Amino acid sequence: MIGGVSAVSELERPVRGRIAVAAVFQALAAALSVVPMVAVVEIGRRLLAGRTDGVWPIAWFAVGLLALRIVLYLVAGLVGHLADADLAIALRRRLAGHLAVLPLSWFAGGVSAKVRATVQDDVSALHHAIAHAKEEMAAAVTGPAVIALYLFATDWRLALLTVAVVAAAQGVRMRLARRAAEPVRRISAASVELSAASVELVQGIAVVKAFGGAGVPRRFGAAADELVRAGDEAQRGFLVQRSITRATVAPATILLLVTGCGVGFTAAGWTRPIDVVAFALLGLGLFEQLTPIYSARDQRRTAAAAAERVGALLAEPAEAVAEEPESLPSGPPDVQLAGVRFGYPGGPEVLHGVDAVLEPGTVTALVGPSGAGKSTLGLLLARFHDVTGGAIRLGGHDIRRLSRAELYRHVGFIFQDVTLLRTSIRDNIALPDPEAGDEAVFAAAKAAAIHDRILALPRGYDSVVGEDAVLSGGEAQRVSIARTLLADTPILVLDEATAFADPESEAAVQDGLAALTGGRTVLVIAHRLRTIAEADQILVLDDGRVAERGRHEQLLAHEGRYARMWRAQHGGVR
Ligand SMILES: Nc1ncnc2c1ncn2[C@@H]1O[C@H](COP(=O)(O)OP(=O)(O)OP(=O)(O)O)[C@@H](O)[C@H]1O
Repeated sequence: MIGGVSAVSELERPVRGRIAVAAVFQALAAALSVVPMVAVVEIGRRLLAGRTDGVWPIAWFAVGLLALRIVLYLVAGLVGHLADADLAIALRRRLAGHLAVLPLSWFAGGVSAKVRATVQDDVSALHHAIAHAKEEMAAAVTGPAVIALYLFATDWRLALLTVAVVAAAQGVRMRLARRAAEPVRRISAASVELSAASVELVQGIAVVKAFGGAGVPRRFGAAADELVRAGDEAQRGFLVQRSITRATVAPATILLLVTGCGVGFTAAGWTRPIDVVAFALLGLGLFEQLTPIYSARDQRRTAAAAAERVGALLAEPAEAVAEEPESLPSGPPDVQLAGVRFGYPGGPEVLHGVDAVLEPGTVTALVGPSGAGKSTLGLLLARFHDVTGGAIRLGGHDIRRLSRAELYRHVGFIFQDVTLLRTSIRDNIALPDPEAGDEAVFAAAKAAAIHDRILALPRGYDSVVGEDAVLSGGEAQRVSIARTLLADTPILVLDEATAFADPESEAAVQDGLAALTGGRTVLVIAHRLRTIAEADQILVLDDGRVAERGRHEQLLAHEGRYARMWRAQHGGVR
């Protein structure tokens, strides 16, 4: 993982040159910020001496330099902003590109809040800190340096005193700011937690409302409380700090000290009165221009934390891709499950060595008690996870040695969670083949028994899911069947629980499924045994192992688990 400061420097590399240019322009502009005050002092010096020569040239020279300063600021701002925008775009593209190559299993862990916070908030924090902090720092160093040089050239004794007073004031400011770091960190952590809790709350709002009564879910409530507490404590701290700062290091205090001492120096004959004016004006400027230095530390800290999170996301291992992906020969391949073992990350092993062969064109049914590992096996064949032992082979080729495109040309699936994208129904069906014409899309929809329903939508096939296409569970089901039909894969993984999620449209869904399964190699995860009585082979999975296998009649005759399950569902009927 890229960590902290080095992460910032590695992420800013693409725009480093332009940011340096912007910082140089900003520094030059800051150096010129002393011009008005110096001009006032120099004009005053002449007028007090009873001279008027050179007053106008100084005034015009100052105006010219001020105009130059505006140009320098504009150039610095423009270069900085363009670099800044490019950096944010490049970072978000890089993150999006990386998310696209992460294994599917990574997305299963409730990462949406984390991804949102990183892609949105952290990138913003980072680009601000990278693009603007450098410019501000350049100005905060150059401006005071030029002022200090001028003051030393004017009167070294008073300059020494002024610099000492300003340095002491800056020291107090920095020390107080350091104490504010912890409350700020707590607020930031509490906001991240609240953001994650809000996403969880919104996603589960129906369940929360139905079962949670009027109460706020515990995680959300705790996060909101912590944010309020951290904010409250921070505010109290800030209040104390602000009062101390205002009383001790306020511009007025500095002004009083410098002019007071200046008057003393003048009385002692060390300093000319007009120089005291220069110190009063520029001493304040010196203090004000140092402000970014003390705010920069907070920004650096925020940026380092954001860079660490961005770096951590970019360092998530990409899915292993076969160096030389293999291709399957033409013709429907068989499916071989060879000693398949699997455990979810951080959990116990769920499948303990499953062996089976799915011959081309046959239907294999997976049955067994809840939690036996049926859906998990289906997910492995679709490569949503990789086996932790053994292998799954298509036509003799390990599926890990195929590209995803090659795998999904051969394996289609319909799982329990139907996912339709927020786009038109047409695009949802044509997802496997965006080039598919209307005829192919309509034919798939007709075979899935959903064509007429789609035509009845406000904009037919152009209706957008979640906007003007509001579909029932069974209808969404049939759209996903149409999509899988269009993909026309020789192998199909089908979770039957989905297929019967909507009793009203069960017959229609069944018609769709019949169209889908004909002539294909099917692995069907079955809950209703009646629907798989005709299957070519039935695997009875129990606690991650194949406990029985055979055809319906054979298994009934065996009088084992399957026979018991059958009797439980259908009594004595064969
Ligand atoms: N995403 C996951 N992370 C961790 N463990 C999981 C995950 N999904 C399933 N499991 C565990 O794996 C085991 C097998 O679950 P699986 O869903 O494959 O069973 P199943 O036979 O399909 O059950 P059902 O018939 O109830 O759908 C269970 O113990 C379950 O708790």
